[in-house]
Amino acid sequence: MTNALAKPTLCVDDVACFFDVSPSWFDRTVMRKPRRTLKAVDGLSFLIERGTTFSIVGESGCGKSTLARLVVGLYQPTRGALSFASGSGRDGFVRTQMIFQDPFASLNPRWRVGAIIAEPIKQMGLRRSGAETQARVRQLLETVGLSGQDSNRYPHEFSGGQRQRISIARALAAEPEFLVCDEPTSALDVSVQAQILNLLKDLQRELSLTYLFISHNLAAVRHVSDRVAVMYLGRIVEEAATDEIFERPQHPYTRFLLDTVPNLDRPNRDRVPATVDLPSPIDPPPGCAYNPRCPLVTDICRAAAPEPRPVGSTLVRCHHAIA
Ligand SMILES: Nc1ncnc2c1ncn2[C@@H]1O[C@H](COP(=O)(O)OP(=O)(O)OP(=O)(O)O)[C@@H](O)[C@H]1O
Repeated sequence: MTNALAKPTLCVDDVACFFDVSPSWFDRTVMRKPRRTLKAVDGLSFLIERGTTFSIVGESGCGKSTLARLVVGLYQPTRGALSFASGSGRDGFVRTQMIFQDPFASLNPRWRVGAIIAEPIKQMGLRRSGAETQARVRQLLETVGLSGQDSNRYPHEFSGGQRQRISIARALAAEPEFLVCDEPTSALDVSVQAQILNLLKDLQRELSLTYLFISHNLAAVRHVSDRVAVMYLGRIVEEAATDEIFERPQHPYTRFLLDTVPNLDRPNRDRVPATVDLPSPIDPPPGCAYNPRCPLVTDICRAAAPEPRPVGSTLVRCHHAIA
């Protein structure tokens, strides 16, 4: 990796995103119910280096999609800052695009594929004429493994995997440097998932793309990532290089997640059962938010929230992590 590639693309500094989930005016004033705040994301800090894949894993409701929306600017942070290094485009900004989980819901069913992919090109004025735009659409379809002829067809004429390829072509049409992939394979058949992951990896190499990859599929995360952050109830509890996370997990929650992955080598091993569901982000447990589920819990875990600290090259939020 050259020095230019090692320059961080995205710096996330103590970012929080809270939602006001207070009861209605009537309930507050007449029934005297209090206002309530939901802390979807609370104090996230990390760097994503140019040309790499940074993955976020965690259970449903831990704040992954909220983070994705913060990165692409759909949500504004309640606290903290997200800053991109200057991009290579004419305007100096890093262009960011998002690939969604459900490729059917995210493609307009009334538009032909060619029109869907041409839309960002036209909006951003990236080609001068209609003929140039059409040529670019055909090129993008071929880049994602489809045929230029497919531009005349409608989304419903394609399989799930092909529709996700169309979504990727549409994202690439905006000539992004940074892609947020929010569960890009979880709506697809297992056999197709690997093809889409390999396509994303090939595109990253060819186009020097940087990815924020969000998934609860740990096998997919291991396949594509350079670094992984494990989120629990709006916070990163562990962050490390991919091999460290999978070979030497430090946080009990990371170990729990890894233990839930079926292992064909050890089919009959004892699994750690999940005895408690994810607590509510409106009313998180005091101290370490993982303490009601943690097998290592002691008094300090119920009393004080652990700060992130280094254990080797891993950053971990656990009172019991040993440096
Ligand atoms: N616009 C919103 N208003 C209120 N609460 C929200 C909003 N968006 C998300 N939340 C809440 O924030 C928390 C985190 O949600 P988020 O969708 O980011 O989690 P997630 O990890 O992506 O889950 P999933 O994998 O199910 O999408 C959840 O409790 C969710 O109900």
